[in-house]
Amino acid sequence: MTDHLLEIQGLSVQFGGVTALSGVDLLVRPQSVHGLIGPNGAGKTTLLNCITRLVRPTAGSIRLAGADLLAAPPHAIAGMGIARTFQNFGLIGELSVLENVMAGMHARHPGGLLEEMLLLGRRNRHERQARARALESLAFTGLSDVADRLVASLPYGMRKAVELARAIAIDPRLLLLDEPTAGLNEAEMERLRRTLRELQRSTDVTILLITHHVEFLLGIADAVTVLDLGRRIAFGDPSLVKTDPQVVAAYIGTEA
Ligand SMILES: Nc1ncnc2c1ncn2[C@@H]1O[C@H](COP(=O)(O)OP(=O)(O)OP(=O)(O)O)[C@@H](O)[C@H]1O
Repeated sequence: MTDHLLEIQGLSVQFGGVTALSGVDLLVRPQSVHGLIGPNGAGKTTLLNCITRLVRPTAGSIRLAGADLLAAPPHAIAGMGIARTFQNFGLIGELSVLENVMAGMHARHPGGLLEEMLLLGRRNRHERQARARALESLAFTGLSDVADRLVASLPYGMRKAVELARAIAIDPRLLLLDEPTAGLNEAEMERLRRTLRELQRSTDVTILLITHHVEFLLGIADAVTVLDLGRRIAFGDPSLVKTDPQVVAAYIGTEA
């Protein structure tokens, strides 16, 4: 048995001549908030992309609760309980907030297209369940009032909240957040902090979070892993962001 929900070992990614990740290890304890930090180009998003199978590593292993993620097909990732938000949004602007959240849930409700067409009753039941769950997720993130608004018509901070609502609607066991604090004002950041705390309190979710915002990180993370130029340069207590000279040198000045 392992003490870690997520175990990454020796992860390497090469894009042509660019080494995005080089032998990176990352260990995330269950039900913790783990910060993944480092300057621009350090390889943070690439690491999330490996977990969600958007990028195929050239070497290394990724295990979720002991299961080999790299052996699973990319479309199975959501079904394994992994959800994510994107740095630059993965939303569909022409759909409503509710539709966006429901669209993110289909992967968690398996059933082939043909089967769904033949079994309309079952599909309707799935739709009803998905809708109820999506509405719950919108209520949780304070978005009930804008459920029918088009995503494209919402201000930036609210679109970030929709991304989060869509990710948590699948009841993830591992939630990957790529710069959820970028571009948020203080009030929005405080709201995000409270939402994530409440999510932790009410579920057994584990969160892996990229952020450039030092104070937010210190206020929420249980542990951090620091990347620089594709290598892990430190890991441990979040306070090392302020105390480890190598981390300070790499990290300070990158705050968004
Ligand atoms: N699809 C790709 N093709 C080629 N190079 C890529 C690709 N994705 C990332 N890279 C390169 O890999 C390196 C790591 O990028 P990555 O986006 O993972 O860094 P990051 O730490 O998330 O940075 P940021 O804080 O700016 O988002 C960079 O040099 C980047 O240019």
